[in-house]
Amino acid sequence: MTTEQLVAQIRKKKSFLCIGLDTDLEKIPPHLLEEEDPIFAFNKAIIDTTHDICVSYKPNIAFYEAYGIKGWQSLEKTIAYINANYPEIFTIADAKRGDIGNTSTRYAKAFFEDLEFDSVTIAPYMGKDSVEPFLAFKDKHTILLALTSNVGAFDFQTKLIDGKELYKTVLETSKTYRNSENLMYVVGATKAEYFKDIRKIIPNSFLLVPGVGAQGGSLKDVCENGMSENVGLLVNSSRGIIYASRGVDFADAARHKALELQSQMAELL
Ligand SMILES: O=c1ccn([C@@H]2O[C@H](COP(=O)(O)O)[C@@H](O)[C@H]2O)c(=O)[nH]1
Repeated sequence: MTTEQLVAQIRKKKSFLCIGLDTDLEKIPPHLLEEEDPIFAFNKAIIDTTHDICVSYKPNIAFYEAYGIKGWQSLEKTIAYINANYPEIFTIADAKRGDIGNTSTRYAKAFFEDLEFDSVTIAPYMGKDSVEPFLAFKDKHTILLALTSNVGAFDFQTKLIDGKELYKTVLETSKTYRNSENLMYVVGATKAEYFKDIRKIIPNSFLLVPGVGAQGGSLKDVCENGMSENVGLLVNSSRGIIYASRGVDFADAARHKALELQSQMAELL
């Protein structure tokens, strides 16, 4: 998917909501455990009831890998279902990969060619030759961890290296990579006070913003400081939406939670 198609979808739906499919068998409604593939059954119901008010789904790969082959099959079914039924949706594999070049190429093939995700999250720590293999794929997006939502972000990302915060160096250096137009960045909603500085370095890049909902970040603060001319934001909520209810009404409850966020987004656009 091109960035222009993503922006057009955001404008049409008045939404820049990304719903995180962090599907955990211990948290889904118990009645679904009788299904042949409970994870897919849960995801399908959430997707069918929310696809018109969000623009993106983000399965976190850890939640699928944790169940071995069965979990990977649920992931395959989920991404194939979205691509077949809701092709306008921007899909994110939250995998946080990155390795030496030839290995990164295999990761890129797995997520972009085999699973057909539109984007994948990547850790920048191994540098240029670990990131550029992902950037080589046309109309696919590489979402680099810049300033993450967790407390541990302060361990390294905000530390001064040669007088500059490390996350700023990540932003500036990555702009020099080949095919850098395919880059997006992760910036946590819990770090809203940093968005203005981040926008000085990357005024138009899309930011994937986790941390509203369960982690306490504020949508309003993120938008006031981080919105760009082309919106430039994909705000994610996972647990706050998908686990709104453990009853048979779970999908409707998730829609209700998603609508609360989407209505606020519509006002901020
Ligand atoms: O900095 C980061 C990067 C990734 N995440 C991921 O986003 C979701 C957030 O889930 P919530 O339930 O809405 O808190 C989850 O998959 C994280 O692994 C992040 O939170 N922060």
